[in-house]
Amino acid sequence: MDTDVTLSNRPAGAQDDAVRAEQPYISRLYERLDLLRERTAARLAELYKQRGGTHQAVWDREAFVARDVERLERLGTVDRGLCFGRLDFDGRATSYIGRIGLSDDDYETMLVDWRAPAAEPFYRATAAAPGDLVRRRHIQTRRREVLAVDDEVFDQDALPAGSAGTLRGEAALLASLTANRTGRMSDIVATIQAEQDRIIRSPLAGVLVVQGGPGTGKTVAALHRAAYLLYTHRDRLSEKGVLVVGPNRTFLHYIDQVLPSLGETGVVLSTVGQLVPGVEPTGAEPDETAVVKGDPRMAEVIATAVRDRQRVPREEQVLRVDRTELVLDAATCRSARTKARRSRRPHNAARRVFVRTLLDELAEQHARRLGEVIDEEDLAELRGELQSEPDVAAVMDELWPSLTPQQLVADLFADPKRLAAAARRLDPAERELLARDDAAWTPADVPLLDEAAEALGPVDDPDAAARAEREREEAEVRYAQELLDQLDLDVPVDPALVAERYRGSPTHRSVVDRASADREWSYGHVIVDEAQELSPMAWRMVMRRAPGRSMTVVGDIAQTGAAAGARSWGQVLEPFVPGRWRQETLTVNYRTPTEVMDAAAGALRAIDPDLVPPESVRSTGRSPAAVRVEPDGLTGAVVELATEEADAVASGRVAVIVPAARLNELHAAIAADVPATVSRVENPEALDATVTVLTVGQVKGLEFDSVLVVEPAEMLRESSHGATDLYVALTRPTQRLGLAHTGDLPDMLQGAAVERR
Ligand SMILES: Nc1ncnc2c1ncn2[C@@H]1O[C@H](COP(=O)(O)OP(=O)(O)OP(=O)(O)O)[C@@H](O)[C@H]1O
Repeated sequence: MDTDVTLSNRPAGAQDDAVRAEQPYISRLYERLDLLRERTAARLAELYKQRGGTHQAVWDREAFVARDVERLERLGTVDRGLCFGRLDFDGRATSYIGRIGLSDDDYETMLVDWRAPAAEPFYRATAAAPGDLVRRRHIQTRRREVLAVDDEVFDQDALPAGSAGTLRGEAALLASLTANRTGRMSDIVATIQAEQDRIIRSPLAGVLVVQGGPGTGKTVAALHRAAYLLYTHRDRLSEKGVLVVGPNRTFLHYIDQVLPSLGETGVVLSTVGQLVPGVEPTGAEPDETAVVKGDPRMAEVIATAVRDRQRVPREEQVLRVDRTELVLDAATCRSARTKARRSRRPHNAARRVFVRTLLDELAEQHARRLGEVIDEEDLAELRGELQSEPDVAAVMDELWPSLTPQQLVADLFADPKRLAAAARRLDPAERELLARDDAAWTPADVPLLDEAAEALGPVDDPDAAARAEREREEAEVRYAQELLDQLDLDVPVDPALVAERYRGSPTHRSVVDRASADREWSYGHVIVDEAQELSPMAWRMVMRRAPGRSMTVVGDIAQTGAAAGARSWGQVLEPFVPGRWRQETLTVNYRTPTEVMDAAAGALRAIDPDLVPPESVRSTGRSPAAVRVEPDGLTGAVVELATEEADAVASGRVAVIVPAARLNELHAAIAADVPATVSRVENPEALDATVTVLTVGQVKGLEFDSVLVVEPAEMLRESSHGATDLYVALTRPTQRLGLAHTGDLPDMLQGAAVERR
């Protein structure tokens, strides 16, 4: 593939003419955008001032407010690169392609949304199949000025005299690929490639797997797919929302600007560990424990643990009530339990059946003892009284306790007897790994808590409704305030007034707010990134969020780092959608230059000799550099190299990827010397720093201008999937790769880098 494509091969003068010729139209588009913003803001300010009216009038007004708020948000995010393309068709028709669609006051289209069917030729037309397209033009702008145009001509004869040229569409792509990284992923609307476009516009229904090597644009294509689906199926998806699941918070921070820059905000971004509201997994544990927790047998363990909490007493229970004694025998309890289980409700809801059955029995017994004949009304009253008797309440809690998921799982892992009873299919060594006292929840616990939440259902709590109402009101006030902050209206609007308007009209609380607070939310579409890392139990949890099974599953089996992760897509998906998933493969590496991919080839072969690396779209002419140092000089050398790299990338970003055991020491040393280094990569601001020190587990999905890999041999030894770790680390740079090592380089890296000193 070409390595040095110029902006165009048209003479400089002709290029300037073309740039000048485009400017007036681009300026008109921005004028139109400004006008629409002004009009929408003014209408919104007017709507905010209005109050009262019939119920219908209020409702209609709220709908207009919601529509205009959304419109204003969208118009506010599309300034950068508003228009990036132009299509000239046979017969002289021309369309401009941009981030959003714009029309003039006569409804004439001025700009076609990149997701509209009319924009497809911009991404799909080829020289072999141009349709009636004669020229595709990429337009590069900075702020509101046209910087360059880059043409592909499909039919020289059809163009007006003097405007022909054999131009290619790679200039804009290469300009974007070689630009310094900023720590945040950018959108690629202007340069989506044909194989990515196929994925982005693939139909909504069913499960689509996107397999591809490092840097093939899986993440970025999946995010553009979310924007495309929201645009094309807005009716269906705007109320249900789209969920994007990523590997960690830093990664989510890295990608969180992409959808807003495409004008889409109805998307929830979450890690697997954040999918159960109210649980913050801050603990860590050995790989072997995570593997057991992720094993599909754990579903049965949780189900059994729940059933084991529904007990029948061995002996008669004697309860003191009102100076009399009531008796519950085992047979009565057993039949109440059978009845409750047959209700097929979750544990906490079925508890009501169990309790009611036993209270009926106790109430009748009590009435008999008193020698009274009582009617149904008295019986109901008596049941209520009995329920609050301490002895009765205690026995109910003993036999069928109300349980939260946290209580169930904590009790299970804290008690070897409980665990042995529930986890018969695990062997003793596996059970031992699960034993836990008061440690914090780990990411692998979250799918277990979710499984438990499904089996238990919500706890019956008389205060819950009031609490939920209070929380809802508070959230609405917060939402209204945020909204006003974002809208930045010229006209002053009282936030309290807006808050009051929102109160009681839950339809206007954003889907993102409602969905992220609700464990049982059913999303219209779910995207799972770095999907190879999910355990079978995590898949069960994610699948619950996508009951319609409309999903995009994105990943690379060769990069599986989690011990409980996937070995093949079939193994992952067949249990949920047997024979009903489709796969697309991406083959071109946009991130990593050829020289770096060559260096990573040995690591890929070590993972699996049959795996084929993606083809790099460019080369830099710069070989990776290795530096061998004495063991006691490693820290000093790493600091020196990190400083050099920070200078080399200027305003770009450097990653120093280190073995986990060296993270603290090396970070401290680099932080003392190189300003703006961040160690806790979990901290979302980590990527704002020039130099980031991280382990291979933290670097998944990210990219940097320059990457320094420290002690690769140690990385290999540190984990059972060391070759994969090394492959991931080596494939992060967009420009420069360096290695710092003390002993010999591992065999798989021999000859991969030029030894510097
Ligand atoms: N069509 C494109 N135009 C411009 N840049 C692109 C294009 N496709 C991919 N890129 C860029 O290539 C880089 C890699 O993309 P991305 O992170 O989506 O790859 P990936 O396949 O998810 O990689 P990995 O598996 O290593 O995480 C990003 O900087 C992305 O913006």
